[in-house]
Amino acid sequence: MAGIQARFRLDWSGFSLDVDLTLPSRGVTALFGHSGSGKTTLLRCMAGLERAPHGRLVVDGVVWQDVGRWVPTHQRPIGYVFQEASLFPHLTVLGNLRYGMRRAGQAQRVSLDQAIELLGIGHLLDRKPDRLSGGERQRVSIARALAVSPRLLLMDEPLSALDVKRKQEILPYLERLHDELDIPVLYVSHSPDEVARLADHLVVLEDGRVLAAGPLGGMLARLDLPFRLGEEAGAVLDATVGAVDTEWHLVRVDFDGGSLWARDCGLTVGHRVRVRILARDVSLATEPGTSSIQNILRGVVDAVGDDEHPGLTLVRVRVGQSVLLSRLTRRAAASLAVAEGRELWVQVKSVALMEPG
Ligand SMILES: Nc1ncnc2c1ncn2[C@@H]1O[C@H](COP(=O)(O)OP(=O)(O)OP(=O)(O)O)[C@@H](O)[C@H]1O
Repeated sequence: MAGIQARFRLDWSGFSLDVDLTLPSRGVTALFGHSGSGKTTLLRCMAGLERAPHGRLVVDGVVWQDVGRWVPTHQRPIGYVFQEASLFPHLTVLGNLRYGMRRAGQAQRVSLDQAIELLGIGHLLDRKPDRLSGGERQRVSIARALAVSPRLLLMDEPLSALDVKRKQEILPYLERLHDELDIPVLYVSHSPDEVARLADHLVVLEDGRVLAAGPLGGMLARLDLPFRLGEEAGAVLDATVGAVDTEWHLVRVDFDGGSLWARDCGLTVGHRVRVRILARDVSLATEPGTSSIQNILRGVVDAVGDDEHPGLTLVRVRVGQSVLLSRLTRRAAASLAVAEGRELWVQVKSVALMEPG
């Protein structure tokens, strides 16, 4: 059976893990949850670094753990990327990559050249790790994890040790992995931005339990999950570039239900993009108005939820087949008589394009 079935139960004093998940065999599944919710423990169980009694793990039809069956870590075709790059200091970059390859044996799903090319590290092959920047080291670690030709890539906050600039440098490489490799990735992150850019599916853990799991778009549109909280709450839509306005340096992206204009970042017509719209950038109005906001859509209120702050509310609005979130003050919501089924104008102040969708 395709996909990943993972069932683990662990009881430690002070913490227990109890999960039963079916994950897709394609794409990136983000594991999201507060510190101590069990994300690393779950990854370690999948890698065989923790042995949960009565656990079961099947990856694309191959049983790695079950009653009477235990595949030890070194025989599991996994790539594991940690927060801090863990390269052999005495080996060059190439030596580190070759070491990864030795573990791959015959099953070459990713060639060394492909891993080097995907992570853009061809010019670093002769260097020792102490001559690399933090971002470069992490790119080499990811390439090494790929050189194992894994059936499953486990990434535990691979960007968290890097500053914002280095993170932005690496994210495009991770996006490429997502698009060009057919390896399922389980990606632990605390960052809604990373999740929005990279994930196709989302699993939210809380106290060792699965609070919710499902495709990204639907999960982000829920009003009851913790990751919506904070400034980064928002919707992610799949869209296509429909037009380019060269005079004003804008692109029109078309999604299921409408179109939005965004800053041109060199995309051409027909290009698929992922569009992120933060709830704080979406306002609601009874009239289309004449403000500077050019992205105005017709929508219907779908649900109204609580926000962290008592003065704010989070409103889910349906625009065609898509949903957007809007964060506004309760007073504004009351003055607009926001309620389920109410038709309103949806004004989108800012649209972030993340390619490809
Ligand atoms: N070997 C162990 N024995 C007992 N408890 C452990 C062990 N390893 C981890 N824990 C506890 O299990 C809980 C889950 O830890 P885990 O590292 O999986 O959380 P996490 O969600 O990855 O957190 P973070 O986001 O901070 O990395 C924590 O309360 C931790 O203290």
